[in-house]
Amino acid sequence: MRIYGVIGWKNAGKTSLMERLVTDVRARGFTVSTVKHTHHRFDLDRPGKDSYRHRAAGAREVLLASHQRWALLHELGDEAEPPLTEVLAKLAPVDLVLVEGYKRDSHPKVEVFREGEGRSLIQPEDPTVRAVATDQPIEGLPVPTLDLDDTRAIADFILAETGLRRTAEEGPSAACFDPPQLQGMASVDEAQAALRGALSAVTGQETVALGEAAARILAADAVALRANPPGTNSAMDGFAFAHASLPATGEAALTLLDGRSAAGAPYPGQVPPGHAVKILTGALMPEGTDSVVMQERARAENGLLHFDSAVAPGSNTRAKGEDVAEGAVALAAGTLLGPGEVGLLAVLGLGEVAVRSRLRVGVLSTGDELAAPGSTRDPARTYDANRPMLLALAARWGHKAIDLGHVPDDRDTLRTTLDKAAAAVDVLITSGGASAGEEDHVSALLGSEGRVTQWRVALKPGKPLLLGQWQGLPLFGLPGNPVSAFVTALLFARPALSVLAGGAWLEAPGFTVPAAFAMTKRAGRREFLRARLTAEGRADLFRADSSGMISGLAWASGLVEIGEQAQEIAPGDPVRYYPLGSFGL
Ligand SMILES: Nc1nc2c(c(=O)[nH]1)N[C@H]1C(S)=C(S)[C@@H](COP(=O)(O)OP(=O)(O)OC[C@H]3O[C@@H](n4cnc5c(N)ncnc54)[C@H](O)[C@@H]3O)O[C@H]1N2
Ligand code: MOO
Repeated sequence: MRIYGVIGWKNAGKTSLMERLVTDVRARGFTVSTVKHTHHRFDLDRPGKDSYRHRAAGAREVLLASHQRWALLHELGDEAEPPLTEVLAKLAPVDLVLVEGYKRDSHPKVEVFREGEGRSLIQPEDPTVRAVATDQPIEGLPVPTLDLDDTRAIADFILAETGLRRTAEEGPSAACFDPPQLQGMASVDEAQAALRGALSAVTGQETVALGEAAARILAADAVALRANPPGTNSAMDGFAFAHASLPATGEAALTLLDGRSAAGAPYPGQVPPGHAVKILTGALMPEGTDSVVMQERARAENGLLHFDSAVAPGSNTRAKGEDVAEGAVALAAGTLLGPGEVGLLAVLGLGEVAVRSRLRVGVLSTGDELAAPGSTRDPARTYDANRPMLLALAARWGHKAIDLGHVPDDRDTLRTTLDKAAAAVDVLITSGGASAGEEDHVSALLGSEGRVTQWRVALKPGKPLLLGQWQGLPLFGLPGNPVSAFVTALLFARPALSVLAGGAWLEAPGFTVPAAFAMTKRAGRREFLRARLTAEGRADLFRADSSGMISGLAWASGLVEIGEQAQEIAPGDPVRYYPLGSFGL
């Protein structure tokens, strides 16, 4: 994000300028957020309000939400005021952040200055002050002066400085990397942030046996019914004794008791000082002992156990609760249960768990040309690949995938199918008909009778992606090209379905590797390309980037991401690689 500051003495007109700049920059099609520094003990809240009462009762954060806005009140308590960088990190991505105040921070700024207030410039020598916006010309400044009343000129200056416009002379176009056809189109980050902010869980809950719990989402915190380990035990086959029985140096010789402590059959008696007893891995430590020597390091002779006394207290033992204490929250509500989580729940005594009901994901395909795989030899017909692919994705992500069939390019049939489906599913995924052609009925129908929250994203493949609602149900209108449908499902549907199902918004972890390829692209869209890691750990690309070449999906082991602004990648350049496993595949 680009950051630009406005500073000035009190009453110089900072806030008025901020207000005018926001309006101006917004009107040019950019997204803007603001940060204002204040010295006061400011408060957005009022005594008596519910949120105030939550806070007064000691809540660390209070989040107020409505269908129009949300606000998070965070009480700093004894913590220090966060620096600007930390504050900025809390904002959703936008083109430009205007910062009022924070004059000592290193971002570029405009100083607002009025003659006749009996003051001098705040930071005449400060190189981060790039211009002075003033009501009177000032002679001899090392930086440009701008007319404080000419908002447009000040906005031009800031946009040029931040690179959102190359120079003020270029006319009122959008960013230099943002060709005209992309204007108004959300970036991937913006579309994801909006989606994330709009969704919450829609599923109920049920109790299932642990054997059925894999790939389900915990509906409540899982609390350990007993500790792991449940009692202090031995990590090795050997001999248990009290560490205090050992001489400071040299060889220990302890009296070896008859009997043993085995897993499931602990030694029944007490082990007196100066004695040792045989113990097996996993067996409870007998009373009177605290340490174990491995049997390979000890020698029993004439009723005495000899070993080197250089043994640390507590060696080769596992303390009760050292992994998880009884009563601890072992897994938080919302956790997706994988094999590791299932093992953990078992060890903590949870034979059954409260999980979210499975999200019902309805998948349908649109297009007159579609036919069931193998059903015709007519080359004008396309075998429906998206539906089985998207059903397989939804099932792999743990949801209940519901096949809603195939709808021809007919608006009435589409409406009837969506209406019927809306009663039986929690979320709809369509493919095809998402762009603006005459047979693109999904976008048209949503636009006229449903709700479109986002249409078109600066993404390749997947530009026509449509996010909306039908009868209040979230709908993902994925593009028809199979590769576009696949990529948009991974980037948008997967994290969103997780939230709807009661889980977390899923970020896909990626890592940086050298490119094994060269490519050029137009600036503006973020690209996700089918890729494979070579034996040397470089990312190689599929032979074509056409989004109809579905064989690339079977070839790829992951996706390479190329940023919006990139125009040229040379072999060896760092690129971001996301293995398919990062998308739960
Ligand atoms: N004038 C424009 N044309 C197109 C644009 C655009 O912005 N302006 N965008 C292109 C891009 S990018 C894509 S992606 C496609 C997607 O558009 P739609 O969502 O409207 O998809 P369709 O036109 O219905 O289908 C596109 C393509 O994919 C095939 N398809 C559709 N469904 C399936 C399926 N279930 N299984 C296999 N193949 C399927 C369909 O037969 C078409 O060949 O639009 C571009 N055009
Ligand atoms: O960007 Mo479309 O979604 O490539 O083929």
